[in-house]
Amino acid sequence: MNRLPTNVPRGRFDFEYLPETDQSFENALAKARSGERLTVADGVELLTTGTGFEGIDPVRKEQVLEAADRRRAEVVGEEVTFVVNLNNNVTTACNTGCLFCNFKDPAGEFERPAERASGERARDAIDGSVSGKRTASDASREQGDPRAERDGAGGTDGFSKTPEESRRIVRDAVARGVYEVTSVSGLHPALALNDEHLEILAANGGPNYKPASAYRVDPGTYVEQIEAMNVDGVHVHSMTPEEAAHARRGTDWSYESVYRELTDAGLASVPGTAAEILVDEVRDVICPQKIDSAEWEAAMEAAASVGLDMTATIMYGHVENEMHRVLHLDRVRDLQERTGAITEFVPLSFVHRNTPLTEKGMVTDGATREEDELMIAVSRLYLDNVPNIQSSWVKYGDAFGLKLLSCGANDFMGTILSEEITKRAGGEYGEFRSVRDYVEMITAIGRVPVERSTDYRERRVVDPDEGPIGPMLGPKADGTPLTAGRPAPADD
Ligand SMILES: C[S@@+](CC[C@H](N)C(=O)[O-])C[C@H]1O[C@@H](n2cnc3c(N)ncnc32)[C@H](O)[C@@H]1O
Ligand SMILES: Nc1c(NC[C@H](O)[C@H](O)[C@H](O)CO)[nH]c(=O)[nH]c1=O
Ligand SMILES: N[C@@H](Cc1ccc(O)cc1)C(=O)O
Ligand code: SF4
Repeated sequence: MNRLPTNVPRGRFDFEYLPETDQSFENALAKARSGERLTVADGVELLTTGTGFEGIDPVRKEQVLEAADRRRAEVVGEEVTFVVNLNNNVTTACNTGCLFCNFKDPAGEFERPAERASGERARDAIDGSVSGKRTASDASREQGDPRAERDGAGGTDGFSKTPEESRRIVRDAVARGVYEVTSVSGLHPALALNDEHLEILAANGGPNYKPASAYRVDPGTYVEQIEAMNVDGVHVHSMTPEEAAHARRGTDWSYESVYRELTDAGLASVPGTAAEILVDEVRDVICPQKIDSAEWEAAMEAAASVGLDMTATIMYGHVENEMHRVLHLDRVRDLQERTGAITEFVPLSFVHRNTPLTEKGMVTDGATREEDELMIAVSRLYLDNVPNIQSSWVKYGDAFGLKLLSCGANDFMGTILSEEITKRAGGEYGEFRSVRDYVEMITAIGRVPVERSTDYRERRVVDPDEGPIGPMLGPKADGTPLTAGRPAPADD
């Protein structure tokens, strides 16, 4: 049978790790079917459908997907979960320069021009001027946000928010029934853990520090942002390992102490993004300025040690090969053995279109559909200690996202209300799904729609025949349907 091509850029990067094993596909599949713990070699055989030839064998692929779907049914049954959440990114200002990322804007574009220095109002938050990006007016008009009309400077849709602005956005969302806020942000040079950290950075001149007075908008401190978002009983899911590293830069503070202080401010769980590929030879190519894989793990272990739940992710489909993907799964499985704190694993398929990796000609495409299916399936089979595998409609769209729920995934992400990371990279699947959308999609594939809390401990099976369908688990969720659109600013 014809083999299906992959988009793995073979031979273009000088990597030590290559997808070569002394295992056979048949043995690996037999182990996967029996539930025996898989080795890295097993995982590579399954992900490649056999390393003895190029491309993906369509029959073997179906065998792997079937084994993963069966495992999913054994582990979590027929329920498909989703969370009613909101993304509130604080700022797009970031100088870290990851080559896969188009979420960021150079922090210099947020600086206060000398002539505008006095009398500026904090709400002039939306700024920046990178060519090729949509304007603030475009973005905000689409979201029904009247601030756009005031900006009009022809800048991009980049932004920074004050803690007050974050609070207002979260408070409005909670009033609509939302009960999780996910907040991941650029590493703004003025952001620091707390006032003491600001003083240390100011006294020592860095690193990656510039005082808030240099910027049009003061994002406050991480503690202030978390406190601001911790309103009305919402679950605050924030502070990736990379953000935690930024929150201790230039100090000898431990990750434990940073996460403890953030927990006291209201942090409830940690997004395990910034993982990308947890193999340093890949990180050296795609995000050379990020913390290395050992430090990422250390930060995650610290978060777990202070009692925080966390998710884990992989961002795949760029320069890496199948060996790197499985080595990543192996590190996540080991981390879960040590912590038990990982609630879900989230494969994030690289969105290539508007990214530096594509612009520099280092990649020409993201993963193929077959690679996506196998990534989900092998995640389910390899991560025998992580109960939930997420299918991201942001990355895969509705139709393919649903298909992945029959390849090993059991969670269908969240309502999110607004999305910036994928949209800016060229993704096209929108920013919002209502509870009704979820129920219609999940019942259409014969599965059971279940509203969950972030930690999966609270669950509610949603009856598709009940009247209006809306969130019920949140502190202010009363079943009123959740509709699209960002809330209007409160009083200006
Ligand atoms: C944009 S960062 C924001 C938080 C923080 N700056 C950090 O790096 O942890 C969050 C994550 O988005 C994901 N991401 C960024 N650009 C992406 C792209 N083009 N396609 C898929 N995922 C992407 C990466 O996994 C990254 O770690
Ligand atoms: N997969 C994506 C997510 N997933 C995170 C969830 O929305 C939720 O926060 C988590 O499951 C914890 O409850 N979020 C995005 O913004 N984009 C994705 O692609
Ligand atoms: N930052 C990720 C999404 C994400 C957020 C939180 C998580 O716990 C997991 C994944 C993206 O959109 O690319
Ligand atoms: S992935 Fe995060 S750290 Fe890297 S450039 Fe983007 S926002 Fe900055």
